Amino acid sequence: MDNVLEVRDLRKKYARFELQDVSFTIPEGCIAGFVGNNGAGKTTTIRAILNLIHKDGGQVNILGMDMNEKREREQEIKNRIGVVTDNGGFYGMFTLKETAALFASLYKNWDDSVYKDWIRKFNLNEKQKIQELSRGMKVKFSLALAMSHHAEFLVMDEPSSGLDLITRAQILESLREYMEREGRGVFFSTHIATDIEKVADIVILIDKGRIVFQKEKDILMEEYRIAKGDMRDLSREAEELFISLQKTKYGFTGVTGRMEDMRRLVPNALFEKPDMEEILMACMGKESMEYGKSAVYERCQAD
Ligand SMILES: Nc1ncnc2c1ncn2[C@@H]1O[C@H](COP(=O)(O)OP(=O)(O)OP(=O)(O)O)[C@@H](O)[C@H]1O
Repeated sequence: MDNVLEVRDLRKKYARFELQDVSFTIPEGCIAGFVGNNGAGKTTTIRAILNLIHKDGGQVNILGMDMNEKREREQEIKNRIGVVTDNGGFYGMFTLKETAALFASLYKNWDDSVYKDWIRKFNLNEKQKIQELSRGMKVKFSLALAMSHHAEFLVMDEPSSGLDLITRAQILESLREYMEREGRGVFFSTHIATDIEKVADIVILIDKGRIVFQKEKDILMEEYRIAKGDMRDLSREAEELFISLQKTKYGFTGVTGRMEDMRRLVPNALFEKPDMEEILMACMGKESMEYGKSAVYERCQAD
């Protein structure tokens, strides 16, 4: 299987922030969710991948195209990638119909019947002006455009944030439909764990400009458990097995990736399956926010 995206040792330095040797890959046929706290570096990574900002180092390959050769291959890259944002660089005064006509003239593989189909499914009115659209409508329109020129790879920076439940569900469903064709891939950043749980095949977690892990969602969901028990049963050795832990006078609750060791050290502990939010919260936990390369970071890396 080929990779739709390969990022190797990507670096970008700002005065107070640095992307440090960011590396990950997305195989074709996969939807990859890119998660991290505010300011973790998601947008910077996406912008660097798309050559919208200058990179200080590293290699980016999209659909086998070396992005360092962008100037020579700009048109080919543009035709094969769809980028979804909530502003899309559209002109506010243009109607949807006028904007689509402009896009149709720019893309070699523009397919008007696919476009019309998405406009109908998203319930958009082509006579409306861009400036009259809500944020959700803009994302849907941007997605409709991106999916109408047979792009093989979609890149989306927080497409679902700030949208209502129905609009989010529509967008996620449209991604599933888009992925029905072979050879495609999606890379989207989000804060919303349930979106990851619903559509992502791969989860990539970034913290303070460094990749903490890239994992298949199903493996990630199987890897961790919430362990609960009596404080009297919790030894220091057992505490080391948690990636997050809350202690009260009534007992302890924490997330661990070391179930067997935990069973051995705390035989009376009760185990539950965490949801994606609980796993990501534990991995992006308080320690990681406070201490840079923290114990949490190291434990996630080691897993
Ligand atoms: N042009 C810039 N100049 C200087 N610093 C920048 C610039 N753009 C982004 N940054 C800094 O880079 C860091 C990462 O920002 P980025 O937007 O990539 O984070 P993010 O993970 O997308 O956050 P959010 O979830 O809040 O959108 C932040 O500390 C931000 O202040």
